[in-house]
Amino acid sequence: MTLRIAEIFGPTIQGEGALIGEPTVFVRAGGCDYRCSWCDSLHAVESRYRHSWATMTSETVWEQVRRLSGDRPLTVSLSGGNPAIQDFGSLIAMGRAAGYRFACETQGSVARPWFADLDTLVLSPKPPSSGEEVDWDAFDACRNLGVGARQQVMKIVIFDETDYQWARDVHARHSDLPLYLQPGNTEVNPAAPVDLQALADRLGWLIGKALADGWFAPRILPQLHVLIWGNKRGV
Ligand SMILES: C[S@@+](CC[C@H](N)C(=O)[O-])C[C@H]1O[C@@H](n2cnc3c(N)ncnc32)[C@H](O)[C@@H]1O
Ligand SMILES: Nc1nc2[nH]cc(C(=O)O)c2c(=O)[nH]1
Ligand code: SF4
Ligand SMILES: [Mg+2]
Repeated sequence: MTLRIAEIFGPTIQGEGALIGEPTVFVRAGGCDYRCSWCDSLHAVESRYRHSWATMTSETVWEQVRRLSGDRPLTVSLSGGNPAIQDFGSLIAMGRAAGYRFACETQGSVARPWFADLDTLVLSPKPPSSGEEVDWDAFDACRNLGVGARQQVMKIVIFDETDYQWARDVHARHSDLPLYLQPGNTEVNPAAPVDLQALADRLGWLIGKALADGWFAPRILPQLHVLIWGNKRGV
């Protein structure tokens, strides 16, 4: 199976959501069916970056993961782009046979049988500020295949009041999925410094809102990697 890969890096720590702080190697797939207005990973999305993506076999990807992790099993994080537009089934099978765990981040627009072989499926439906519209039938199909995964969680990025209300509606319809919220990062240029105080202020705003509303269901987290390394790539 050949895969279009934008980058493979690590070990680092998972900076977002349910596995925050966990050591991991990232495999970032090239290509996405969405164009979120605020995407922080456009180098893995837009075709003008295609020349920097590598066509690799699953075996070669697996060799790199093993090399980066020193053959010590850890969690491999599949991200992108949308990893679900490709077939990661054989990479997952090879890794699991060696005791590695797999997590996948996807917007929930394309369902794949290999979701069932994951340890963690992170579904991240996109709020209005992204400019994308969620296909809820496709999202449900992802949920159904993800039932086989060890855990399935939802992560929503919040930029403004409209996104917040939207997240509350989505949670009301999917209240069985553990929910993680993270404030959006408005500065995604890897060369630009991030304003840590502005990030903290947006996190404080989001936490304050949920607490004031008595909405105690979500865990609300910063992007830990952004606090440490800013918008640097490959970390
Ligand atoms: C780059 S995406 C790749 C995986 C998949 N396409 C998705 O969106 O779930 C990984 C995660 O980063 C989040 N993300 C992207 N841009 C962001 C930004 N500017 N601020 C906060 N989170 C962002 C996405 O919502 C998603 O949860
Ligand atoms: N450390 C770290 N954590 C992350 N969590 C989600 C990421 C992503 O871009 O998918 C990401 C990333 O790029 N780096
Ligand atoms: S779905 Fe994910 S990778 Fe694709 S454009 Fe949106 S945030 Fe970026
Ligand atoms: Mg990211």
